[in-house]
Amino acid sequence: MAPQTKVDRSFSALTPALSEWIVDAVDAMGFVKTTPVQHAAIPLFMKNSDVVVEAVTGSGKTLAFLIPIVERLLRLDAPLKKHHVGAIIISPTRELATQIHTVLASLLKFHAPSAALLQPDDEDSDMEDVDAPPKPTFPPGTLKVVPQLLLGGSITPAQDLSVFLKRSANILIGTPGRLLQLLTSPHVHCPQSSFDALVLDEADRLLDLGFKEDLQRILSRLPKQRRTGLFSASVSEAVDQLIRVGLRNPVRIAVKVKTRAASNGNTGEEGKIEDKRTPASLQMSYLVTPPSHKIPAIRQILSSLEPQPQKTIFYLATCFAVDYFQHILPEVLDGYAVVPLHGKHPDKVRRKNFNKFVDSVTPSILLTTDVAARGLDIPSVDLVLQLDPPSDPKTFIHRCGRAGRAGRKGLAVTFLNPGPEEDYIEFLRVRQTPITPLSSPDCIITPEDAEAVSKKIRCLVATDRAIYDKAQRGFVSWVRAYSKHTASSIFRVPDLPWSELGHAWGLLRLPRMPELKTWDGDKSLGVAMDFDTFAYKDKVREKQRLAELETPEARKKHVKEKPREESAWTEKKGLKAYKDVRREKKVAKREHDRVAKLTDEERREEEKLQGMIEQMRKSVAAKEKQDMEDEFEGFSD
Ligand SMILES: Nc1ncnc2c1ncn2[C@@H]1O[C@H](COP(=O)(O)OP(=O)(O)OP(=O)(O)O)[C@@H](O)[C@H]1O
Repeated sequence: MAPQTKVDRSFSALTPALSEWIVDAVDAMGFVKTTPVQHAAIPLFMKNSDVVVEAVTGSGKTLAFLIPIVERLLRLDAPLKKHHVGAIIISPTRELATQIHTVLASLLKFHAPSAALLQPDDEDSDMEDVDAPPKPTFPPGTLKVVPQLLLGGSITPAQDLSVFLKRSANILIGTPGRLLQLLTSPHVHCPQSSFDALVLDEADRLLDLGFKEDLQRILSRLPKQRRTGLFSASVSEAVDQLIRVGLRNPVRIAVKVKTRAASNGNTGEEGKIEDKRTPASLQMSYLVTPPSHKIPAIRQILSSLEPQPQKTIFYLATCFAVDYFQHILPEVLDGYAVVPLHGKHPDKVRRKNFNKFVDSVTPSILLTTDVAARGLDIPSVDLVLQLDPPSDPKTFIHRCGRAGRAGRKGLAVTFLNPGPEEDYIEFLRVRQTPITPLSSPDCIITPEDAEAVSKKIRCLVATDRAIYDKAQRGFVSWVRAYSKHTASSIFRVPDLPWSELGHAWGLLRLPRMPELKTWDGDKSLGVAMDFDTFAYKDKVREKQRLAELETPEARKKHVKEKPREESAWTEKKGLKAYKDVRREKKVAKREHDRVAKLTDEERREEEKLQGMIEQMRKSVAAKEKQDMEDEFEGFSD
């Protein structure tokens, strides 16, 4: 057999050769050799090829497209004309766009002419160093890279345009909507003579519904003759759509990991080598356990992992679920700071919370939705927890891939309900995403442990009606998300163990929802609670609730609904139902007496007030309905 020649994987061995300053920059970043995807993609994307790059999470795709873009812009014969754009990088989320911009800025710090133009925002500092020497100046013809980040949020499109005109940025990085807005300005030019490259990062997500239209409009504003690169950890599902986004005979680069499948228990035969779409340093495990054992199991995992996880990402299905569990988890997971992050948070909160998690020096949990599933590079994340698998199986590897990045050890644990959900294991294996049972740490949860945690959560919920509202809303949104699972034969709403789920969530009763119409279990979950007197901690809100209860509509509704409830309740809860009716009669009599004593003027005033309250209630209900719909539209930024 011919001896194998060892491949030189250093950055300086790449052809075409990289500029010296780039080799110095990656060296200073501590990168001794290229990652496989960088080794394959940089040379190709530096030439005139379109590329479609599929490589496991955390494999260094960002530099694989940034280095060629920067190199080519700095090799032009002359600088681009004012307000001409050389390259555009499109990302599906603000966080990811910000991260790409940060990596680019840290690269450009090593290129003196570009570094001189970096803004405080580009560098990771928001303070100007008054003692710093003046920035050097360069002759007018000097080539340089000027990046601009376009995100939306608190910065208006007009401000974006004004920054662009002032700085004449030649690389734009942003989310589709904001990029499109800037490109529609007649002052921003992308002609054939200067536009060089377009990169779609997390390409398959960008091609998903919701981004397509913006993307197509962006493409229509770019010259046909350009280089295009699609980068993602899961490109395959999007390949048939590539033609639509206009790639010219792209070179396909797929960097996968080889793994040996589990050996055959009967024959003792070794498993065959299979492709895996996740990094070797990432252990992907699952735990089949009833819903009410999940939080206790998480508590056990967090307390017994050695070393203790410093940064954990905890995925939930919806924003409303995050809004609820952010109150619950700090109570049950001692010693961890819980930081919520989801797509409905205002931009400022989203940024603040993200930075809080990244900069935290004590053990922290980022409690989030799929808004943080893709591309985010927080190198020190050692653990990913998924309370349930994501609705879209493509998202699964992206969620897990937030841990075990760049060769660092990581663990991702997914929880599955016993029963049909166990088929998800085979479902993933067929998709080259094998997961193994969690063997260490050991998780032994007794029914008593589960009951104790459930009780603790319920006690907390019972302290404030506002948390109760969040629980109900979170649970309804979770059920809706569950019903939208792509693998609909595995995740079936009719198979859900409602009572178990109610305990797992610490609910005080199951919400009224169509999914539960035919379920004849105990919707009160065995909790005796007087919901009429259950108050909001916030005094203003409580006053408003009481006022709403007094409106004729509310009373009518209350009375109308009672018989329906009673018919189910009398069998099991005769005494409580009787008490309810008596209390209701008393309230009605009290109200009748009160109204009888009112003067005409007082009665008119009261009617006016009730009208206002009703109007307010309607607009709140409409907003809640809209919020609920938005929840499932995805996070299109
Ligand atoms: N040549 C290299 N050697 C070592 N580490 C590297 C190298 N290149 C990049 N990294 C580091 O690897 C980590 C992951 O890189 P990056 O975010 O580009 O991965 P990715 O492939 O885009 O991941 P994802 O698919 O999740 O977006 C980063 O922390 C980065 O600093």
